[in-house]
Amino acid sequence: MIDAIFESRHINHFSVIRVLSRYDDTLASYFVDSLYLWYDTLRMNGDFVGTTTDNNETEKALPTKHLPYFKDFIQGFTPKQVTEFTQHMKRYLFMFRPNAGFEVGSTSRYTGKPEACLLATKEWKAGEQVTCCLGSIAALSEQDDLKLKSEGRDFSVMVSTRKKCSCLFLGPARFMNHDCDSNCEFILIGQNAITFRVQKDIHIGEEMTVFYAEHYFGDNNCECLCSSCEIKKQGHFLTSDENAITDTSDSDITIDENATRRSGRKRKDISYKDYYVPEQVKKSRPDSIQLLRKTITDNITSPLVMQKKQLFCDKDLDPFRPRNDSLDELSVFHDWIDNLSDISDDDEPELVIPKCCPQAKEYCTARVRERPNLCGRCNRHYQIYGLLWPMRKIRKPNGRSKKQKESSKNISLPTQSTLPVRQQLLSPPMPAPLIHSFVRVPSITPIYTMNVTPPTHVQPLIYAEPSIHTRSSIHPVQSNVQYTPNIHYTTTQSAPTVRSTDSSKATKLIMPRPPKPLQPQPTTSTTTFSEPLVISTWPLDKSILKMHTNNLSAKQKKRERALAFKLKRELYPRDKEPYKLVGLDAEIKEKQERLGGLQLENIYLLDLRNRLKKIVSHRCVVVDTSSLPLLEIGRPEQGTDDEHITYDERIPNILDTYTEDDSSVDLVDTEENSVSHKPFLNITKNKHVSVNDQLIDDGTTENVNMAEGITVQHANLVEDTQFKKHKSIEKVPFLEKGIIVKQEPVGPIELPPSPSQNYVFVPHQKQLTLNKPNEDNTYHPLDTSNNAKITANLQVHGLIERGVPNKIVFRGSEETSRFTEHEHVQVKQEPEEVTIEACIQLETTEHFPPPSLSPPPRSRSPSPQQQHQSPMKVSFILQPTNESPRVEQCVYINKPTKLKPRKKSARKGCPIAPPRKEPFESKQSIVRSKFRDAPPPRTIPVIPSSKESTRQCSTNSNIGPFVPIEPNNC
Ligand SMILES: C[S@@+](CC[C@H](N)C(=O)[O-])C[C@H]1O[C@@H](n2cnc3c(N)ncnc32)[C@H](O)[C@@H]1O
Repeated sequence: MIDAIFESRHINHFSVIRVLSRYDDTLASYFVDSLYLWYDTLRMNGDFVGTTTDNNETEKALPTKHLPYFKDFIQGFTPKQVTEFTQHMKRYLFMFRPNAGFEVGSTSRYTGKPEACLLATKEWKAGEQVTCCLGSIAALSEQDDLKLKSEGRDFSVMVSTRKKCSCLFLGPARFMNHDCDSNCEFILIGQNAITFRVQKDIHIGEEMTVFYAEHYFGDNNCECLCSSCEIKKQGHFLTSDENAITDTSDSDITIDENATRRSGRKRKDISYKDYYVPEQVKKSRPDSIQLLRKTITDNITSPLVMQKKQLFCDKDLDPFRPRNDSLDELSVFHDWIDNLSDISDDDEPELVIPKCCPQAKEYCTARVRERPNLCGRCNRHYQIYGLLWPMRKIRKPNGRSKKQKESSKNISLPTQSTLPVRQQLLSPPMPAPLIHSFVRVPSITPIYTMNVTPPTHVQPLIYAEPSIHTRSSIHPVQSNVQYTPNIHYTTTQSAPTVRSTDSSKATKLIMPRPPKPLQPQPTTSTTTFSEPLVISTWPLDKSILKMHTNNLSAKQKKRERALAFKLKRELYPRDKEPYKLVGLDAEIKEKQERLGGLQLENIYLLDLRNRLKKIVSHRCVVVDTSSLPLLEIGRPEQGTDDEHITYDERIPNILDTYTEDDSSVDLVDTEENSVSHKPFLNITKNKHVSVNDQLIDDGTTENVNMAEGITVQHANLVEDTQFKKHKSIEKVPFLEKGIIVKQEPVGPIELPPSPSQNYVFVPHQKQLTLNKPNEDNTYHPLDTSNNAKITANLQVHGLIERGVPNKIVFRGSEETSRFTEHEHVQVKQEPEEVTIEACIQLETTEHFPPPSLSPPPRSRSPSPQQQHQSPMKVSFILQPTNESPRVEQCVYINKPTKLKPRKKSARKGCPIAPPRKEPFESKQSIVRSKFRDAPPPRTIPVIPSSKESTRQCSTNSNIGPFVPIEPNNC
């Protein structure tokens, strides 16, 4: 390489160092500094002025292989030099690979000024190779060496024992800092290239460090400023007394096998006042390890928009500032952000930390309060990858089979306006991601505060996704979505589903065991899953669970259970626990009996918050799909052309052909270790989940790897006690990188007799949904004033089995315990279609919404404001009396814009008196509420149900197809 450079007639007047370092400076400037980095990385050349490109050009260039800047740069290079330069460029491009697992961050630890550091963006396990972090070593001539030293630019000079000379350490690997207790080690690739191997597990967000050499920073690294030295009071942090004792060695450089650098630094007898010692460190007590660690963390920031001061004070550093890229979407996004900011401004600014990532607090400012937002780092990450930090994900360019593509053509995909809030936020109008090939796969759970009306161009419709809104409204920890009266809420209308009942077509995915043979399934199937799932967004390791299940003593188990419980309580305080389903145990037991011993697998949903991380090892069930964003983990389709998940074509092909020239290691093969080769499944909010290890293509979203699409609609928290029943936790199939979903029936499964055409029996938690919820599935406004009766008319259309007696059981969803229930159900069957109409009366026994969110004083009605805040979810189950298929439909009952005060007398009377048509006695069972305090069932008038009657109803209704029922109607 070096020879080649010398050969060049264009550059032979340069020294090697000049050439190589210029390569490196150029590439670092282009691919690191220019990509929203808020500082410039150290330059080898003092006269380097940086690349002349702006972000916009970089954005275009990176994924398109057309790198105009570099075209100019390599003008006059010989082909060999071009190759060499390209080679080096690849090292930089590798940083942006989805599975790179690190990013360039910053730290002020060493000089007080921002310097580069490498931060993990994934969980690293000891032994793994950081194959996307590459560097090259170039031998330095003596002159170059001296020159660099004299210029003080020898920060990247090592002495190689192999080459027996000083070498320049180039490429992104040079950004890895030294730590005396490092978590990575150098490994050589061939003669001139290096990468790293992880020595200790590294968590997301942690700095990745390497041990340079014994005496790199002076004798015994006495000048080392690493965090380990700081904690252990070694190196630079050694007190003077200790120095006196230990400073006996005057040995020269010890040369490491891999690379060392002669220390050109001042020795420790020289004042270190120039070294930066963070304020907090100075103040900290010697034993304040925690504080030190915090300081350490605080001083390391991740790329682009890090520190608060920098974040927004400096206009140029504002991540949201419009750039000269004239991206309309970006300006829309800006406007939107600004609007949010305007709306949320008040006299007393309150800092609201976005919950986009665990470090959001560090990267946000008061400006981001009270609005959905990403912290600075996530914003930067999003701009580059189109994903929330730290996820990077690759898209299979042709990941969907022809059939899938065809089938999806016929399906109307959700439009922007129909996307849930979170997806709206993550979809345009955000700027197009820099690397377009990455699928949006945040495994973290961005949670937004919505208490403002988005501007019209951001689609003001907020769709009430069943799990999201209900839980959001209940559970402030998980989500603090708030509702405003002027936003219309409605239920999410699931996109039409492509039903795949042919088990051979459903891709068996994660489950290592073959699915138990099912009894014949109904010919059509649409399942909305509503049961606990085994989900994890945290990279779980099978061994962890194994360890916990197998190797723990009873005492340990007990302790861990207690801890798990404590952690759960922390997340879900008792009074706010939103997922506790009354009678769940009994329900499960009953269902298990009925289904021949159904085994529920309920594991974790973990987000990236550290405290949740702990739960991984404690088997605490925290399943909250309300905060589930789109999750995807890649897996190639076996035996297809797509076996390798490839990068978008726009990513330079050079990535795929990359090899270190004199290396025996073909880095392309490292892909095999990457997430892209892991099994993959997709979980998309509000999509459909298959059962029995079969994942059904629901055909509704492009993001889903269709054959393997899996969806979670909602999941329930299962009490800890469930774990006792959880005998085979070690059998839970794992994806190393992410998601686990398992529904595993055990034992024979009873299928319902003659399941109706439009229902599919879910042989599990047996909650079925009507295939096509009626669009008019609207709800009567409820009066949720304290202790008031809540009356609602519900209507749903569906096809049910003819001649099967049905009943409808209403229940208040998670709020069950808060209500007593009266039900009056009519089911009218017609040959093809049945319209089920019901009027329910729920009587609050407690405040609703829960006091935690909107505490209405018991003694008086809630203010109109309060009344508008939370839609209530009520689920009802259509249940044939033979106890077989049950249909659950969750509905959201929105608050009325005007609420009529309820008269006290209304509580006792029958709330139902459909104001139209002649009532008649239902032939169906009128089911008495299973809830306490329910009054005796009443026979209620039935509205003849037909399409016509429904239409009539609709016209009469001021909200939905039903006219509000007045108490005196009874
Ligand atoms: C190979 S570079 C590492 C990346 C560097 N931070 C940058 O921004 O380019 C080595 C330089 O980083 C700094 N450095 C890294 N680790 C250090 C440590 N433990 N103590 C003191 N300085 C360190 C020193 O300035 C050193 O010369």
